[in-house]
Amino acid sequence: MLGRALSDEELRLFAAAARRQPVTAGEVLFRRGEAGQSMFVIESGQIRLEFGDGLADRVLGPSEYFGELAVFIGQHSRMAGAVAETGGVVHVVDQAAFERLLGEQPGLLARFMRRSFAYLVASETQLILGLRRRNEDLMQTLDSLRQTRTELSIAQQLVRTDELTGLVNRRGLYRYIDELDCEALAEQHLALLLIDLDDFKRINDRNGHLAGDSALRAVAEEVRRAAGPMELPCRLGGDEFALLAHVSDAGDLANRAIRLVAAVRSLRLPILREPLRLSVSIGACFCPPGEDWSSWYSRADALLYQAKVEGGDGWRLGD
Ligand SMILES: Nc1nc2c(ncn2[C@@H]2O[C@H](COP(=O)(O)OP(=O)(O)OP(=O)(O)O)[C@@H](O)[C@H]2O)c(=O)[nH]1
Repeated sequence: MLGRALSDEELRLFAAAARRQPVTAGEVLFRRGEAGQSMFVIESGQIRLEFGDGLADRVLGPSEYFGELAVFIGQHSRMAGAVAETGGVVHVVDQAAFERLLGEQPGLLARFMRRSFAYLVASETQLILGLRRRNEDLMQTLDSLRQTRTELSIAQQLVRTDELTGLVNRRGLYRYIDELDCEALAEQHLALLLIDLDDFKRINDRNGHLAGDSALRAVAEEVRRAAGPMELPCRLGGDEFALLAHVSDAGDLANRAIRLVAAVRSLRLPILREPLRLSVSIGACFCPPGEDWSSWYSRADALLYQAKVEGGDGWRLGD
């Protein structure tokens, strides 16, 4: 084990060549990064070396020395700060004194320097190992953060997805509306198509709930197919779907409704007993940016109701 303590002979030598300096608790001898000019030998009391960057401090006591790189190299930037932990006395050996000692006692100083270098190399190796470990810990933390982020985004996705059809659910729709940038629609207008299956209760009653689920999935697929890249197909609940579409005018909106009604009408599900056929009714209206979801919805719902009253399997368009 390499120590920081001087032999009695070294101690006597350095003490004779140094300037004796009393220190009080808390006194700063030097700060990290400062250019060093001298090394220190402790006669009494304790000195704390502070390495910073999350590394452990080190407390040195009587007959131990520190800051020697300053006299070996000169103007060396201090790797640690030194603060008196308690009151005491230190010997300050500056570069000139060290050079003098080197001339007078080369053998003793050579042994001292060899020991110091070995100590410094061992400390550096420890430091590198510690940093490598810290780096590995950081990489692991980063990995688990990445995993948590992925899990979180999967969880968020699930929370906003309708389990039966895989379409976005009402929560996802609200999120989409919150993030909607109507300015970005350029020449297009936002429109709502509210889509509801006709006589769905009868389909359930006559064919069973599982067949009803298949019918919902098939209609969901048509709503999804009807949606453009930035549009939102969604299941609001039960047999009610919505499509937030970007259209150029009323004709464009009517065409979207006509195509969707026709697409559902053409579906043939083997699981459904004839003569039951799937059909939907649609209420479609524009969504002015100044209004909120509930006013868009009530307008589309009133139009949907009219389409149902007229016998279903059709659409009604409003402003
Ligand atoms: N299979 C199945 N049925 C559902 C699901 N959610 C709601 N339903 C049923 O959907 C039916 C909706 O019935 P209604 O609201 O009366 O609608 P409808 O029979 O289509 O009548 P109209 O809308 O007037 O044409 C109810 O019988 C619900 O039990 C589901 O996830 N799966």
